[in-house]
Amino acid sequence: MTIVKFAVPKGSIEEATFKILERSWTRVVRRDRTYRVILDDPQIAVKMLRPQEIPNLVFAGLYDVGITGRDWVKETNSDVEILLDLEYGKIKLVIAIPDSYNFKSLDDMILSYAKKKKILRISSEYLNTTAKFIMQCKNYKKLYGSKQPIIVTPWLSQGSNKNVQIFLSFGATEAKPPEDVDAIIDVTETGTTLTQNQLKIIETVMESSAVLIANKISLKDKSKREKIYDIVTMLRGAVEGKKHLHLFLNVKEEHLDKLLHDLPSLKRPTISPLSEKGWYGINTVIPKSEFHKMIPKLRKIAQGLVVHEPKQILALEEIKRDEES
Ligand SMILES: Nc1ncnc2c1ncn2[C@@H]1O[C@H](COP(=O)(O)OP(=O)(O)OP(=O)(O)O)[C@@H](O)[C@H]1O
Ligand SMILES: O=P(O)(O)OC[C@H]1O[C@H](OP(=O)(O)OP(=O)(O)O)[C@H](O)[C@@H]1O
Repeated sequence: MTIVKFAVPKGSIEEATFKILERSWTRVVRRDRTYRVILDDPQIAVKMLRPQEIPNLVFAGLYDVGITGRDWVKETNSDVEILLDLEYGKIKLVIAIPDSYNFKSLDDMILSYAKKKKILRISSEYLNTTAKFIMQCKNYKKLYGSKQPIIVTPWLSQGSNKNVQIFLSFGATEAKPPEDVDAIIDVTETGTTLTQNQLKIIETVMESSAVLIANKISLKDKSKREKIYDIVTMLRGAVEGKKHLHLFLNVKEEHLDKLLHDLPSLKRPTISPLSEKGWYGINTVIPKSEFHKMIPKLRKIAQGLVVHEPKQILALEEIKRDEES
């Protein structure tokens, strides 16, 4: 029996990941402290790991698929296939400085610190992304060419440009400016942590959300590929399900055309005659965002409105496309 190894994240995106797993499979059992998860599919072996490690582990083939943040796929430069955006864990990776500073960009800071012969110190958990961002800044290139900023970790340091230094952060990054560093590159979701630490955003480096990734060799293995696309199908169904509502309502024949005009649906609404003459039942699936716009019309002409949030929604065409690609 082919087993597909599936790594899921522990930490900030853990809860949302379990919600989507529970939407996708009918049985999801977590064994306390073992970090192993049982699904009602014996061909999928799930383990919880830190999201920062998942891209490399999937790239190395220790796991066939994984859920992690897109930010860590980029940071680790892992050559994995991104199969699906799961649309939760949405964050921005930003450059933030103390409120009282006047710089408009990191490049402005680089120039100003160079003029004053001051070392520019930046703290981040994202060492590669930070170094890459700095090295493509116009003033940085003019001043230092392709010299790498110094990167400081507890184990080793690398780079040759001591004028710009990146310090590995193990968290609580917002606490470090202004005493320990001049700027940070960190994740923000609501912005609360930055505000409470008197920091302001000057630039956005990237946006990220949770993604499903796969090992490229596993995707070439015929039986693993089948199972991996089962996983894609289940998860995509859950992502779409969250964004839709299933409506069931009754309408009098005289109002039918008026109701059907502009009524959203996946393809077209289903119309079924009721057992009472002159009445119809309507079934349709609509984007959640459309529901409030329909209320005025529904209030006037609909009878017996039933609204469900579907667990999963999949247009058949999408399932077929996965199998063919
Ligand atoms: N509010 C958030 N804060 C931090 N990371 C988030 C947030 N929401 C989603 N993420 C994503 O979670 C992943 C990081 O995981 P996690 O937050 O568990 O690590 P961490 O930042 O080291 O935090 P901690 O050490 O508190 O668990 C990244 O891919 C990031 O984009
Ligand atoms: O914009 P906000 O909604 O305030 O969220 C962002 C903060 O949340 C995370 O920190 P976490 O609580 O995981 O602690 P950490 O900094 O020690 O990683 C992240 O690293 C930011 O610090």
